[in-house]
Amino acid sequence: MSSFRTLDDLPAEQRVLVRLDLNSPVEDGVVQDNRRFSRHAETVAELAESGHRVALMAHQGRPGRDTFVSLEQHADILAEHAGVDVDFVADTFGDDALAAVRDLDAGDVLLLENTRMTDDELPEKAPEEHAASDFVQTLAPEFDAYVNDAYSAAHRKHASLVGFPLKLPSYAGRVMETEYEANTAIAEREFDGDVTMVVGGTKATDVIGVMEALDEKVDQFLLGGVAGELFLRAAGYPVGEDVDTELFDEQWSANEETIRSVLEERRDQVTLASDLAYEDADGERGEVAVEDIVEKTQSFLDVGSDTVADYEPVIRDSEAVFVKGALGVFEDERFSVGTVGVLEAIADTDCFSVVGGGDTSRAITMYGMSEDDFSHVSIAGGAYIRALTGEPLPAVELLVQSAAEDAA
Ligand SMILES: Nc1ncnc2c1ncn2[C@@H]1O[C@H](COP(=O)(O)OP(=O)(O)O)[C@@H](O)[C@H]1O
Ligand SMILES: O=C(OP(=O)(O)O)[C@H](O)COP(=O)(O)O
Repeated sequence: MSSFRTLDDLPAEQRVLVRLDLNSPVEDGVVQDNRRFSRHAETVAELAESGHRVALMAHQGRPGRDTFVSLEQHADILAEHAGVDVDFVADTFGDDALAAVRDLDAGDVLLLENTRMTDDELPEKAPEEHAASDFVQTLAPEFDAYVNDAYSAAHRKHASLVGFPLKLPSYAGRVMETEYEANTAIAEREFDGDVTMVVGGTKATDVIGVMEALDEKVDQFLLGGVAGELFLRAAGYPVGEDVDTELFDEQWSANEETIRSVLEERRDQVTLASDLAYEDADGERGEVAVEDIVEKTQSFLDVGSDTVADYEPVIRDSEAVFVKGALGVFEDERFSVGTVGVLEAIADTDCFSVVGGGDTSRAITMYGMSEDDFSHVSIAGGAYIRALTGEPLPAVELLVQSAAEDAA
């Protein structure tokens, strides 16, 4: 794929319209600080310190949900991380927004209201249709350039993501740039040694999609989580069923055939857990070898210690390791052994490593590891999965198109 322009290519003293992804958990109306703020803060600080006039767009939640709130709190959290003032205007592209944009001086930063508060934003439409919307037609003429830093929303065809690149010279922000490079590495880079992929979590469909898309690129898949249990079931063990119907039955019936065929065709490429962990009668962690499971009578909440010991040398001998999904319910310390064991093994090596998925990457900070011990920790969920499976990200494609058209 040809590439997009970055902030290194942005001319001086621009009026820049920037799209971030500050979509965050909201508890009782309070926006929770998280890595999306600290990551985007770097792009914002760089733009402000370079003397640009900066207007930021972002979304929060979806209409009708509790998380659909104003971005007023986001401005304060972002300002704290970026070390620059971030003004807020409770308007997306009306008179108040335009007045605030026109009032920007060099180095000023303004956050516009939640983009999803305009009806023009959300419909999934062709970029050309979005570019013709009142939202894009009104805001675009106020700016010299558009910067998209919202990698984690790049799978959405919304106006703020795909409409503006048709109207303004467009650039990738620092988050967009690093996320894109790391998350497409598995599909686009050639590694000299073995490539390992750790797959787990609760979404079997995602896991299978990744395994099918990457079977040529990955030497070894190490399985865990709910998805791993379903693979064990396909291998003939009495797990991955019954106890928690919501997690298992539906996913099994939807994916049984694919799981069986992946396992049949790629048995040498797939390592399954050799033991599993559960909560015993005293509320303690118990472990059982999968060979000794005669009938599933309780939920398995983690892979066992022998499995971690099996996975460690594979990771140690890898040139690159990618992680998608947790190996257990790591939020409960008793069942964090698999996820933390694997992450620590990766952190101890010099291999190229990418950890993705909102939940799994949380385990890094939760258990005192440093993000610096990994090549990249993604802040994306859906976009990370799409990057791994080679599905195009519309907002990225528009950045590439903008660069190509301006070069022509
Ligand atoms: N055996 C299991 N049973 C229930 N939940 C599990 C199990 N293993 C992992 N999980 C859960 O999977 C979640 C992460 O899964 P998923 O959403 O697929 O990954 P991510 O958010 O990293 O993309 C974790 O929050 C963890 O609690
Ligand atoms: O948080 C996001 O995606 P993710 O949950 O896949 O990481 C993005 O902000 C996209 O939000 P959306 O899924 O409401 O379109």
